[in-house]
Amino acid sequence: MTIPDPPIVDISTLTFTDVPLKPTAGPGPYTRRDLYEERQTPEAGIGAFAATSIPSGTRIFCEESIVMLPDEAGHVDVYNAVKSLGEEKQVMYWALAASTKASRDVAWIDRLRGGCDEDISSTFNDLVSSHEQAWSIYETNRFTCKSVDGCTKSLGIFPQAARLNHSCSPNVFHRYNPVINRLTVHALRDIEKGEELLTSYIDICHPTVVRRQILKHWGFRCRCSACDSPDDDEDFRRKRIEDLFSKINKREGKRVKNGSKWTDKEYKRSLGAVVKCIRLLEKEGMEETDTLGVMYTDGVRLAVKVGEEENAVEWAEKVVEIERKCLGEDSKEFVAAKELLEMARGVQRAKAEGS
Ligand SMILES: C[S@@+](CC[C@H](N)C(=O)[O-])C[C@H]1O[C@@H](n2cnc3c(N)ncnc32)[C@H](O)[C@@H]1O
Repeated sequence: MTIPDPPIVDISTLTFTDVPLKPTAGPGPYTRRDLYEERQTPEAGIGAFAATSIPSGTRIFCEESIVMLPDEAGHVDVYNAVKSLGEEKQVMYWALAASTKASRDVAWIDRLRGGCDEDISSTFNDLVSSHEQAWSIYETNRFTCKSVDGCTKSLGIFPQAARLNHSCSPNVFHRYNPVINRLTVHALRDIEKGEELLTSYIDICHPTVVRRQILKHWGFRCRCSACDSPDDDEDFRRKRIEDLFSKINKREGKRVKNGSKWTDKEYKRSLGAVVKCIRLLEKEGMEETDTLGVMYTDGVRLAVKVGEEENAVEWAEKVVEIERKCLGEDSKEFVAAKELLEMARGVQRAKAEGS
């Protein structure tokens, strides 16, 4: 299967309004097939490897889905969606890895039988096997896709991103960007030529034992540096990070729910937890939008409340850089980060003028 090389666009020069809001045909204008190649790994099937050195923040590729279904889609929906694809995309789909076990819920088989003509009985088992294969591929390779308002969740298959293997200390970050209707993959740090591009399939704040349990879905035991680290401190830090996330969210949830007015002391308590969490995340090299980005954002809001405008501006600048690095300037998160920075600068200006 040969896909013609698309024109290369320097994503860093794009502004929000340059970005096409509607999906375009073909592999998409931002796909950089020169940056990486797919090849067999010794133990993890096919993987993606840097074909050249890739600087941190580079958009390595972005792509449209070939299948996108609502969260609640079942075996029959998936099979029908695959069968309705053109031939080239069907070939791409059936070539993807299938690692998940057959589901215990078999009620769909009765529904399938009920919807079939009588004379299909001789080939019914084959039809069931094809549905199971389509489902296993879907379960192994699906990515979560949230709408712009975040309210609707779908699951999509993206054949290039589907070749990315997992690490709990990833060097790339993936996210579906609803503004451009594509999944984007960015370098989280400088990547050397020949390094495997590894993303995380799960929330990496969990401690090893929990990550292992969740990764069973994909049928492998992770051997990344975080999982195989002889350093117990690393696991302790991740557990602590998870606890701090939960503590900060609970406190904020309670404040919003009760509509309570917090005293300066209460804001400072939350800010203290945020600062601790930021330190741990940086120590762990966890610098994604969902980890460090979230904490710095919380930090900005709390710093403004307690009159630490200088910190607020400095942290908001970090949020802008994190969103640029992980998601790009065409993401709604980047736009929100710029607004956060404007807000923090505005508060700082107002204070300077008032004093
Ligand atoms: C989304 S696919 C990734 C691409 C896949 N290696 C392939 O050949 O197409 C997910 C599957 O890749 C394998 N895999 C991913 N990360 C792995 C890892 N760190 N170690 C071992 N196997 C891994 C598992 O079989 C998993 O179910």
